[in-house]
Amino acid sequence: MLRFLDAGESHGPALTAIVEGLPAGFAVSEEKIHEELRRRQKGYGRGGRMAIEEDRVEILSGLAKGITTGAPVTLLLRNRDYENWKNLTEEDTAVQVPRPGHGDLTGEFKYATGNLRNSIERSSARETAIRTAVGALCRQILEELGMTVRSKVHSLYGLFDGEADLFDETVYGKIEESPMRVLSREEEFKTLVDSAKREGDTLGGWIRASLRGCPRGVGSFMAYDRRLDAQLAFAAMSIQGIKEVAVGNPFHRLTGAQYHDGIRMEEGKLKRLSNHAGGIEGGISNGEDIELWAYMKPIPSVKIKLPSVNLSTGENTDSRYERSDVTAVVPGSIVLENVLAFEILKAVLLTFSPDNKKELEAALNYRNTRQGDFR
Ligand SMILES: Cc1cc2nc3c(=O)[nH]c(=O)nc-3n(C[C@H](O)[C@H](O)[C@H](O)COP(=O)(O)O)c2cc1C
Ligand SMILES: C=C(O[C@@H]1CC(C(=O)O)=C[C@@H](OP(=O)(O)O)[C@H]1O)C(=O)O
Repeated sequence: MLRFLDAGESHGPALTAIVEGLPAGFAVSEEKIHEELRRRQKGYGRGGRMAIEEDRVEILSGLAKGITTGAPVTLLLRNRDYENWKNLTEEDTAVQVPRPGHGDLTGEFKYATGNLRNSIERSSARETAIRTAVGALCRQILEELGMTVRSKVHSLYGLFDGEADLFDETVYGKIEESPMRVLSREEEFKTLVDSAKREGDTLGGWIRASLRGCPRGVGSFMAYDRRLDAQLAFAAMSIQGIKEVAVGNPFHRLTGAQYHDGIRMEEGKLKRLSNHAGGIEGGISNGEDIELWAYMKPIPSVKIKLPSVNLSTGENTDSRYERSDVTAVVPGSIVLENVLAFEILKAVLLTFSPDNKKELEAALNYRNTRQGDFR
């Protein structure tokens, strides 16, 4: 089974991951991982940290001349900001007043270290840098098999819901190359972020990710935990700040007769007439694009003072501000793409159990040519 474990603190020396269960025989490159890491660092509304970092990984194991061998792959991503933190004392960085909405207070309930900094270090979405690197590795394998992942920010602060799409060319590439219809609403996006920043406030929004080319029959209804939609929902919800997840469009107002995607045989091939199901029925992929939506809540570090408590004195006080993004929906969408890439590859490998590229290609060819077992 494809799996990984990652480690590392936000301001520690490095983030690391060990990815185990990749099939042998796939060419993967550090440069393609760097492309995803660069995309994740961009986006209007990012704070000061991204000006410090220039995320890059080193692959320390699992490849022979750039080809996977089936051995565990180790990724190392260094934090540049560590240089600014390594000589700080515990007093310099100590935090006693929790931010509502972040993991400060809940982490202290659980780990009781007496310093909220320890919660902050590991709950931070800095971790999404290494998760993106893991996904970017998987994404290269998916692309080799004809599967592509894309995403876009659909709305910010509840605006543009269901009516228009936002598109940041610097992040998503050229509009003509995008497989999805897009409208450039970049100016409105920037105006909203600027005004939130001026007010000392933050914003959330909806993100949409799509996977094209998923083979039919990935996932299963035979057991609840093998359902593909359930696995994708778990993965999306595990991203810091994601609070709602949907498969298929969450803004539907359709009846059953309008919603369910008609089935037709055309030139000997099964076709679907629409894709409201978002590519998954009965926990199994149906060959249509997989559509995953996720809502990211507003960033918890707001400059506007919120009610909080000084945990060392027990006194009611105002929340303290910590350097932060105003919104992270753009990087969040890149994280979602790469998290989706990992999760889909995991489900594909679980379905076909290949140990190498040839076995996987043969299984996919067989699955993609079947039109049901009736003919
Ligand atoms: C890419 C990305 C960047 C984020 N940047 C910040 C930030 O700068 N400041 C902050 O307070 N939260 C930020 N968050 C959100 C918090 O990490 C998240 O709200 C927090 O860990 C609590 O987890 P929860 O919201 O899932 O409950 C970011 C999330 C992502 C995905
Ligand atoms: C470091 C990243 O995001 C961070 C996520 C984050 C948080 O609290 O989640 C807080 C900020 O970190 P810092 O306190 O160092 O400014 C963000 O910059 C990143 O995306 O690489």
